[in-house]
Amino acid sequence: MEHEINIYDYKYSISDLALTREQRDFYEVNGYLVIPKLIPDYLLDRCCDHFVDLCNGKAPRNQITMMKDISRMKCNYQGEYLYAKAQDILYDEEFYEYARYPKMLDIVESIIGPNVMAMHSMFINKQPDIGTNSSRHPVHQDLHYFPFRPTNWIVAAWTACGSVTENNGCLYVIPGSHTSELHSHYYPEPKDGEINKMYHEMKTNKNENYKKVFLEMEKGDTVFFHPLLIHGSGINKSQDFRRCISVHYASSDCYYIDVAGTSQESIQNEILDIAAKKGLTNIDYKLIWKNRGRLIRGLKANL
Ligand SMILES: O=C(O)CCC(=O)C(=O)O
Ligand SMILES: [Fe+2]
Repeated sequence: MEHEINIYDYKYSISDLALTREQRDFYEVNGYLVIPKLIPDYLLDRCCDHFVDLCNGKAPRNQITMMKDISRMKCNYQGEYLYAKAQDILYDEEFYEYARYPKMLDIVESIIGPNVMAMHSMFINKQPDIGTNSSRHPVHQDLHYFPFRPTNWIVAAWTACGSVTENNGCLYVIPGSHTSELHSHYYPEPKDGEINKMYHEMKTNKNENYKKVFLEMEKGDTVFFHPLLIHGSGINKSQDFRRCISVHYASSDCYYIDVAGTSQESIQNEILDIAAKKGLTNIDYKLIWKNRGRLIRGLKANL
């Protein structure tokens, strides 16, 4: 078969360690790649059970942040009917089994190289929407949240913990949008419904006709995607939880940037405000990221 891309022109991936030429070309062109059945069921079942235990105070939370759904917290829901997300899960030994899963890391290494830091991590429990649209995740680029570069040495892994469909709010992506720049992000208009904390929306030109691809996936299927890829997820119209686990990896050779004066300053300020409420005043933003990250493979360097 003819390959479209000359090997010297690969820009968004480092090697063919665990990717076929077709898979690598697909990632280069589209900015994402779905690998079916990458993570075994037993590991995902354990993560789901553990999330429910964390919700119900049956497992220690340590440095994990449990985030409530904005609409459900006004209606006295409890446990897994209340919590929409567990964030910063890398130092939890149950979730760490996912973050370090060797077959997944081989693919991560193919994209960002051998020195792999996990930087951002979450378990998402997208609950049935209660009529406020709060279960949606507005369209965005993940790089908005990250004060490190270069962009091409960062990749997300996102694994479905059960069937994800357009009906229960699977991810949608705009293929090829990883070649665009970082756009400005804001909180969506109140008329669009209630919005969870830190769910910023990318400012789009409404006339621009983006072609959304809905990534319907089965349990264990994993999508890898570039931090500039434009994506989001719709509301959960089903009666069940839509669950996933996700980690963003970056090469430890990435370096921190100063986001003051850029479109990323707003999210930095929001994160610093939260730290201040926990008693951490005058803390360096880089230090927050240094504490969240965990070396997974290879050598530690700048991050
Ligand atoms: O799982 C989802 O619904 C979207 C998650 C996402 O894009 C994010 O947390 O950045
Ligand atoms: Fe995202």
